Parts: sequence; C-alpha cells; structure tokens
Amino acid sequence: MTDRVVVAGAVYDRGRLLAARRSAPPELAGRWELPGGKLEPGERPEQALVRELREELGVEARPVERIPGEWPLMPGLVLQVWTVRLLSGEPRPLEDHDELRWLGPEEIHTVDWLDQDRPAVAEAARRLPAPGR
Ligand SMILES: Nc1nc2c([nH]c(=O)n2[C@H]2C[C@H](O)[C@@H](COP(=O)(O)OP(=O)(O)OP(=O)(O)O)O2)c(=O)[nH]1
Repeated sequence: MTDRVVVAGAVYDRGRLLAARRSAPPELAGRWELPGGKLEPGERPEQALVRELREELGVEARPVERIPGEWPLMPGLVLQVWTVRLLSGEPRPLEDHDELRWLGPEEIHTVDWLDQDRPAVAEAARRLPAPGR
C-alpha cells in the first residue's frame, strides 16, 4: 500500500517561518507544525496545499518549490513540504490551529514542534530567505 501524502507549507515572510499550533486531535494538540493537510483523491499536491492554506489560514498562496525529501508521520502517512509565497491575506488560525507564530532564524527552536516534523522544519529553516525577501 502506498502511503497517503500530507502536504505542508513552509510559508515565509520577511525572513521568518510560519508555525501553527494544532488544536486537535488531543494527542497532537498543543504541538506545532507546518500548516497543510492530506491530499484528497485525484488532487495534485500543489492544489491540495493551496486548498488547505485557504481553509486553515484564510490566505491565498502559491507553492514555489518542493523541499526535497519525504518524512514519515504516523504509519501510512508521509509529509512533503513546499515553500510557499503568500499572495494575499494575513494568516489566521481558522481551522485546526489555535495559534500562529512567525519565527525568525534564532526562534525556530522556541516552539514545541511535533517530533516527526523536526527534520522537515530543519530543512525549511535552512531555506529561510533573507529578511528583505
Ligand atoms: N498539516 C500537517 N499535518 C501533520 C504535520 N505533521 C504531522 O504529523 N501531521 C499529521 C497530523 C494529521 O494526522 C495529518 C494531517 O491531517 P490534517 O488533519 O492536518 O489534514 P486534513 O485537514 O486533510 O484532515 P482530515 O480531517 O481530512 O483528516 O498529519 C504537519 O507538519 N502538518
């Protein structure tokens, strides 16, 4: 059986990375992740990511490039991450999250990331654009 893909966004703004705190389910609540969600049948990852970021954060966004790699989550689920450019809107925790935080390069480790997200977050942090971009 092939694993189901969860797509998540490395959303950057002024040299900071967006982190989102999950509000559910109970075993994940309070832990931080990259916003995104599961691919629906027939959906391409980029489409799924645009849809999820619209639903969860209320923003319009454009996937820019995939961060190479694929990270196992729970059995049957793997995480893929795209860098994302925000086109419009200010991210708000509308669904699945109860807090958002923009983290600069020195702040990446100040939130309690989901254990399984740490390698992906490290890759996302390595690609943080300079503050002017
Ligand atoms: N979005 C996201 N989910 C993650 C990350 N790390 C991680 O283990 N997960 C898990 C949590 C969930 O079990 C699953 C993603 O499902 P979800 O609940 O966010 O997605 P969804 O909106 O498509 O959910 P659903 O209600 O259709 O099941 O992957 C991450 O960085 N981002």
